[in-house]
Amino acid sequence: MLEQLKEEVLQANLELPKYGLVTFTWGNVSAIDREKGLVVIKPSGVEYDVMKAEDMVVVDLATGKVVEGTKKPSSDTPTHLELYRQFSEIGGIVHTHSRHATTWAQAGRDLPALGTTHADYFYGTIPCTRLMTDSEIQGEYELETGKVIVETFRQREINPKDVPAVLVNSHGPFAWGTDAHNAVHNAVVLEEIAYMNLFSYQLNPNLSSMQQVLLDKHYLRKHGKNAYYGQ
Ligand SMILES: O=C(CO)[C@@H](O)[C@H](O)COP(=O)(O)O
Repeated sequence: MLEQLKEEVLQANLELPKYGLVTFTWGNVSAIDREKGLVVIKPSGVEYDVMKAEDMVVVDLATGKVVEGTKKPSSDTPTHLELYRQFSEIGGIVHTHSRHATTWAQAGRDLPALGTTHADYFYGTIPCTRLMTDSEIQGEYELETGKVIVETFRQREINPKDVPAVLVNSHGPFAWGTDAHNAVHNAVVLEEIAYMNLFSYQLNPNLSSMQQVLLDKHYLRKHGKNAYYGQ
């Protein structure tokens, strides 16, 4: 079942070490078949260099139960599932501890749009969530992590289609996209932006966000309804 999607998810997971987004077995990528209501996700704790398509785990979107696979699904599976349930247009999700995006997440800082690299992929600030409460952490932590991400986008009226990433406070980045590969693409750009922003602020501590008209030009020419460039 879902053999092609398992292969896509495997290849997307293998892009994480390829692009330097993960150390050891950190990070995880998933994708969804919305018609079947099933999510394919990386197995927990498996080394990337021995990972195979048949290791991928198939999970029911509604119940979270494993419907196929011999290995334990990623420990972050409940977070992925909550995002698929609430962000109905996303097809793939990636979580990493990529070092510069995680630096911003640990600092509890939003990642503002400072230049056109950002604007080509994210239509404005990439938000950092609030700190989770003790009860959220001690409860169903991974599910609550998904809920605090959704709460952040709903309260700040950010469209997850236009800003396909978030920094989870004290934890790290999640990114998403139309499919698993697109989600990893966005995660790579997020890490690049986080890296460059650190130095931009060092060179100019008083830096403010980029001009709105430049943000509009770069984002909308790729993603707007009259877009004439693709990703
Ligand atoms: O967020 C974390 C750890 O804080 C994850 O990135 C884990 O490191 C990956 O766990 P598995 O996907 O292998 O269960």
